[in-house]
Amino acid sequence: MNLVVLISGTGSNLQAVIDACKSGKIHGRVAAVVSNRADAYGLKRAQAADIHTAVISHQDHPDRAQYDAALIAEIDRHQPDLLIMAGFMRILTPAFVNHYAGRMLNIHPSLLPKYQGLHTHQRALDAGDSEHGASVHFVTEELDGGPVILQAKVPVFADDTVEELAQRVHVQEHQIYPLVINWFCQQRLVMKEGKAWLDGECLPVSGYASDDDGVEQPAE
Ligand SMILES: Nc1nc2c(c(=O)[nH]1)N[C@@H](CN(C=O)c1ccc(C(=O)N[C@@H](CCC(=O)O)C(=O)O)cc1)CN2
Ligand SMILES: NCC(=O)N[C@@H]1O[C@H](COP(=O)([O-])[O-])[C@@H](O)[C@H]1O
Repeated sequence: MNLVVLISGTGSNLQAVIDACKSGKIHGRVAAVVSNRADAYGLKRAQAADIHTAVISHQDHPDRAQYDAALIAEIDRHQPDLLIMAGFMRILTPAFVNHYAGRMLNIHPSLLPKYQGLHTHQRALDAGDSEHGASVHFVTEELDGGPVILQAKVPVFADDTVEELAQRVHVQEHQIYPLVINWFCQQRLVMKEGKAWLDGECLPVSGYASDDDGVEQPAE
């Protein structure tokens, strides 16, 4: 399967996907990496892996609909079977989301539906939460409101900084995202009637993990 990955920054989740494709954990190939920011370090990660990169800058297309049309034109050059958002920091229009309906994933740094939007780690710390985590979901028009597929949980410690909590969440993200992407590549995962389904079972699977154990996974 052809994967196209959208990024805006560091690209550690992109690297996890690249590595998983190389090791065979994902039965797919990253056909292209597209960023809205030319300074995204993830572009260097893609280039190091000989993967096509492109920058579609939102500064060149201030109108959101025109931006999304330019993004679609670039993405569709690579005939994606699955569009993967990995730290892509732009809200997408309904036209864009509908164009890729059912074949577009996002990883979000919270236990959705808690903390949709931005600054999730700070919000969890400010709230005094004892747990936090990450969610992989299908993308819909509703911001971070699409059907959740898999979540991973991490503990929050009283003296945590945002950076320490973010790093703990990253470790889990790098496990669950390749797993979910491969479910899609194996044609085990679909979005139907606004819900996520794995092997014919309605999701989410409450796959929880902490620092000292792996992500609980449904039987293969
Ligand atoms: N229609 C949808 N678009 C996007 C979704 C989605 O579920 N539906 N997920 C987000 C990813 N995301 C959180 O996971 C997210 C990204 C960006 C923003 C945001 O407020 N962006 C601002 C710009 C912020 C910046 O440039 O730093 C904006 O677009 O005006 C919120 C949540 C991706 N898109
Ligand atoms: N709202 C979207 C969002 O905040 N996504 C988050 O951005 C980070 C990207 O890191 P990476 O560039 O190292 O993969 C990840 O933690 C991802 O969950």
